[in-house]
Amino acid sequence: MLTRSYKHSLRGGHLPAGEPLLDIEEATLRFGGVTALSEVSFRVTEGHIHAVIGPNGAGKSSLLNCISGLYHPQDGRIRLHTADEGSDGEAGSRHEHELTTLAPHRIARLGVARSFQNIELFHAMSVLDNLMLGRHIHMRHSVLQSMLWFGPARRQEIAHRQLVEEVIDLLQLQSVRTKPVGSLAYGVQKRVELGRALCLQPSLLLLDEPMAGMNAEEKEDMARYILDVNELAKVSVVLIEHDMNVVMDISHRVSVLDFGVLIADGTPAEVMAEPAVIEAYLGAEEEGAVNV
Ligand SMILES: Nc1ncnc2c1ncn2[C@@H]1O[C@H](COP(=O)(O)OP(=O)(O)OP(=O)(O)O)[C@@H](O)[C@H]1O
Repeated sequence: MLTRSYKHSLRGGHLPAGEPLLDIEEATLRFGGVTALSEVSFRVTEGHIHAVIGPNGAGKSSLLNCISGLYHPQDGRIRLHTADEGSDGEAGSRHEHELTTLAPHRIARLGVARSFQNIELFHAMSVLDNLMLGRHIHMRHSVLQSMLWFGPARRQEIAHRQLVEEVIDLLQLQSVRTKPVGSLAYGVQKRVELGRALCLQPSLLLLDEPMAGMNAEEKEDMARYILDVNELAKVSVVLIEHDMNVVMDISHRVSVLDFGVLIADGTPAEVMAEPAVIEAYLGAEEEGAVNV
């Protein structure tokens, strides 16, 4: 793998690697008679790429929606751990946030960013403008102040722009920065979407099938960028992905859902050796419901 040096940190959190970042405890989500998640519990560790896999309809997107606040589980808890920036680069005081009933914008402000299965960008706008929009949650000045371009608004705009430039560098988007997003190849658009989520300066990035619809080369590229986001920018990632080769290659841990139930949780090698996982995938394959 190509290793690039990276001088700044886009990471919004200050927890040391290896500490608990997200605790999902017995989360249960029902839609009428359908139980999308049934008492699901697992932990995401700071610094990890944590994959969530399972056959179609297993509850993966529902889980991501519960973490980001689009859905609220009827039972159970989801807790996010954060730390203030301390002196000497050490983590300062720790905080615990109950996400279970928070609105999506509050969760985003705590440092949780997400991308969706379908591209949700402004196609007529340039890459740069789409990325700047990703900073809006951190902007404190009114549109009028920004338009007049004075004082603190100007300084803030410059700081936001610097962070966006870091994202452009990290994801190697320099050559398309002024191009309208709609004119770009699908794989590049997905990279811009990853960039926009990164512009939120998250401590945790939720990626819902970032490689769906990509060819092998585009998938390989995207896997490398996700690794860069994790290793260079030190952002923890929860990743829904169907391609088992990708999951095995880039994940530190994997949680497996089947019919809303957690059937395995461990390293990629551990979960792939689990009889329940093999059975869930074979069963789904026989019904033509899974694309591994
Ligand atoms: N808004 C909703 N209203 C009703 N049922 C829903 C809703 N969202 C999800 N479900 C149901 O919850 C279950 C889990 O769906 P979910 O989309 O989370 O699965 P998934 O593992 O992400 O599937 P896929 O891999 O196909 O994206 C399914 O039975 C689905 O039909």
